[in-house]
Amino acid sequence: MLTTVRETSNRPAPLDHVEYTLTLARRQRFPLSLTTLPPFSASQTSNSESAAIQLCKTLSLPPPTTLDNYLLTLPPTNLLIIILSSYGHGASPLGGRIFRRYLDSSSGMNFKGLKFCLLGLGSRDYTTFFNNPKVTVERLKEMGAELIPTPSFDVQNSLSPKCDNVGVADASIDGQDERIEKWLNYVVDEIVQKFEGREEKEVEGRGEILREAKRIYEEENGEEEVVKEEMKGVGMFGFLVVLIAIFALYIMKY
Ligand SMILES: Cc1cc2nc3c(=O)[nH]c(=O)nc-3n(C[C@H](O)[C@H](O)[C@H](O)COP(=O)(O)O)c2cc1C
Repeated sequence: MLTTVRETSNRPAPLDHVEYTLTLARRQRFPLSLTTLPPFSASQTSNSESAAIQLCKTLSLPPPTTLDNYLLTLPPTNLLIIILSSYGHGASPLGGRIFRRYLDSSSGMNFKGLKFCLLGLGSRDYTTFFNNPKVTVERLKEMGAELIPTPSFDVQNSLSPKCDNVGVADASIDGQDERIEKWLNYVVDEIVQKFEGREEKEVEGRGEILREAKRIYEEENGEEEVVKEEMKGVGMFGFLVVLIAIFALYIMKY
């Protein structure tokens, strides 16, 4: 799974198409009737997304969706499970860009009331190792959310600056799958059960977050539309230039 570098869409892959054989899958008949939300992921090459899908299958939850969808809908939750990677130069991968833009540009205690745990994927091959998960944790905490600690299951204890109490799955060292599996097992065994049946809460700044998330979403999509329109304009201009050139050649010849 982890060697595949393919672009993934923002939508989760259909469950039938997921090749992710963890021993976790053997525990699919989880005894709880969960009110916990499915995990939310952001993933460029589908590793984080596959982990989120596997967790959903294990816990008999509906398929996962993206972190951006979480921000744009903000369903009440007792526990938010975040699985995301770093991409580009420590930036957010697909499905988490609106979320990251919100974290980078907003302030205030809008996430007060939110409890979350997080698994971050990344690679020590990059100088920006783990940047996106790290920024996500720091900003969520600064904005009032409470991190539910998990072991990191990291092989090297050299994350600098430290980002404690979250899962760390480094793709540059063999066994990223196993570390992901360990983290998922821990969450299933030690965390989810504790949150089962707890009251689902809305974050305090829900209205404000939704307004800003919608604005960022429209800006991102508006930018895409502008680029498309500009490309159309360039195409038309090129076509006209070619037509004029053919016409000029024709006139010169006859
Ligand atoms: C083009 C590219 C850029 C990457 N940039 C980073 C980065 O800046 N920081 C990091 O820790 N890992 C980086 N990685 C490693 C990925 O985070 C890692 O492969 C992870 O498993 C991908 O998970 P995903 O498929 O869920 O996105 C990068 C990988 C690629 C292919």
